[in-house]
Amino acid sequence: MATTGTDLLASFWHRLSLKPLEVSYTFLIIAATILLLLWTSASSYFRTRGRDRFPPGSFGFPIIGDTVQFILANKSDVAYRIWIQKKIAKYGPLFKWRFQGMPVVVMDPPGGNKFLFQNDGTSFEIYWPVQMATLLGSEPISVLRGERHKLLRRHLNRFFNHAAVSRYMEEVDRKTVQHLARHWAGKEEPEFELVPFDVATLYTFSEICNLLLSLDEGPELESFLKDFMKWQNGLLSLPINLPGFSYYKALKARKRILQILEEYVKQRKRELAEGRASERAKVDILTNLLTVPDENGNLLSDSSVYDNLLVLLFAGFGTSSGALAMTIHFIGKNPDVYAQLVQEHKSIVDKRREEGREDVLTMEDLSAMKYTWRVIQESLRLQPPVGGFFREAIEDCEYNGYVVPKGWKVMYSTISSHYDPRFFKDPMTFDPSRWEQPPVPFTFISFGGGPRQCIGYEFAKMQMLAFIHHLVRRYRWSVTDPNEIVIRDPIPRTAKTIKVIKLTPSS
Ligand code: HEM
Repeated sequence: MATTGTDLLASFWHRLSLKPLEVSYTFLIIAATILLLLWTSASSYFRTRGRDRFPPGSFGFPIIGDTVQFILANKSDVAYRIWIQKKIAKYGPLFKWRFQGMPVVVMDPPGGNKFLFQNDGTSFEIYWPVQMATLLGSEPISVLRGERHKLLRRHLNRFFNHAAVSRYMEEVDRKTVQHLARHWAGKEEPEFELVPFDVATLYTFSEICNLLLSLDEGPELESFLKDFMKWQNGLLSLPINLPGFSYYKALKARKRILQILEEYVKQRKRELAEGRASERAKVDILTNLLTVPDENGNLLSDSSVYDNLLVLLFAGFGTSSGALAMTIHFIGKNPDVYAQLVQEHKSIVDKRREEGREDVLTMEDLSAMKYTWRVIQESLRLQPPVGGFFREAIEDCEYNGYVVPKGWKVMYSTISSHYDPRFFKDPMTFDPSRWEQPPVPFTFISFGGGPRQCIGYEFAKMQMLAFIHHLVRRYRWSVTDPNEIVIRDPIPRTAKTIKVIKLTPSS
């Protein structure tokens, strides 16, 4: 009778006098040992192959690396700075680490940032960690890569470039005055307290809802905002889809947001078809997205309209609210800065009156707000609303003698760039005068850079300048706790109040 392989194996184990259960344990142990040896030698080969050529740094724990530390660090300004400064102290401004199983290289200012921005779209492409990608959807501008990104960006840019934003000036000005009348001047007392982040969030959200959807302030807008806050909180959370976790709540909020947007789109289409759309709605961005074809003559699909509305609504308030809240905070902490602002805005109003112009802001007025813009830039430097963004190397790259292999992630870090004392003297000091000189290119990166630089930059600048203009003309304020620590979730903000004094009459 022929002997089979199984018989041979059985007789081998028999000769070793092992029982069947022992056989399977022994087999498992041998297999595991072989795998371990293979893994150790392979990883040592890959480590040593380009040992001196990978950026310095440590991957930390297998798979998770610094994931938990990084997510926790994003909850507070101090924790984030400590996390990144520890790395820089140990490895230098260009370093590698591991996030959610992926090797990540943090680029150094200014060379690394320049390298990243100039090669974005060729050697690098946008990358979103898994929880962010799921919350963003598949078709918004911020997720698309390659030609699809370029085409959509050129299309959307028609509604966000300087010329388009100039057309929104009067409406933004009108809404700003209205907002202050409702949420600031509406208070009876000449002195009152409020939380800058709360009012800045409501202000920026209602501005962007008006610009995109012609949606006015009211209970509908406020409940919409609550869903957006839940959605935003899930962006940098642990991707655990279980009740009680931020990510779970964010996914639910996304579903509700999309239902509302779908309803809006359907209703707008009906109104346009029946000629019932209001004059305002006829020119808002939703109508433009539905009716203006891209350069290939194609209209956006409905799902693309939903995804892009969602991301524009979020980008339009999530970042600006933090920027504005932090600007109000820094002005409240620095009475000399407030005094210089008052002077600047008084002379703008005086000039307007001398010229017999209406009391409405113009783009010319905005360009005269030089000091105000320095104050905002300094706030954006110290408390950038966005800590950084990821990209993926889509080919092996070489930077400064170091190799970044294909598939690795790279990241620019606003915090490490903005706090680098080589480019910003006394980086912890709030000093708007440093902006009298332009910064070294690629060191101030609050709005990113390269082909994905913030598309809403012009709009954000306009609404922040308009807000500060009306605010300093009507109110004086100070922080109630000058030592308050800034929190991040992941947008920077303070939770305590400012003490506001109403100026009467307004100058
Ligand atoms: C102070 C306010 C703002 C800050 C600090 C800010 C910051 C940024 C940054 C850093 C990026 C680059 C992302 C990357 O590198 O991948 C970006 C992109 C973007 N921003 Fe802003 N942003 C602000 C306001 C706005 C506003 C008001 C809008 C819309 C109305 C907007 C819409 C966008 C969009 C759509 C992108 C994606 C562009 C693309 O992928 O091509 N942002 N923003």
